Amino acid sequence: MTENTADTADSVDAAESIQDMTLDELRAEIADIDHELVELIARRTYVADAVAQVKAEKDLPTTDESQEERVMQRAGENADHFGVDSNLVKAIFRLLIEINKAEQRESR
Ligand SMILES: O=C(O)C(=O)C[C@]1(C(=O)O)C=C[C@@H](O)C=C1
Repeated sequence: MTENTADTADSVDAAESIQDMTLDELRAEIADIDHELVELIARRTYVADAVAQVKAEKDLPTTDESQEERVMQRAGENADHFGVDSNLVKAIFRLLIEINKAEQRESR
């Protein structure tokens, strides 16, 4: 069992294995995960707003390419660790960074 599968199984009701769930139950599980994902995106954006304020005070530019490279590198490593496609996960992180940059540009 990959770590990915193990983690997914851990997150559902411990008494019920994922293989025993109905289509509706599986979709409800996906809906819960989607809710958490959007909450995490909101949290990431909130923290990035604070980062933007610090950068503005220090007269630093909004974009920090070396930090973006570190974020992308970490995303790829985490994807490999959890057994998901690293290029697709990196594409998601590219979008997350773009959300922050758009937000940071607006607040300047
Ligand atoms: O770390 C920063 O300086 C941020 O503003 C956050 C962030 C990111 O979303 O990870 C966004 C824009 C920067 O170019 C680099 C990274």
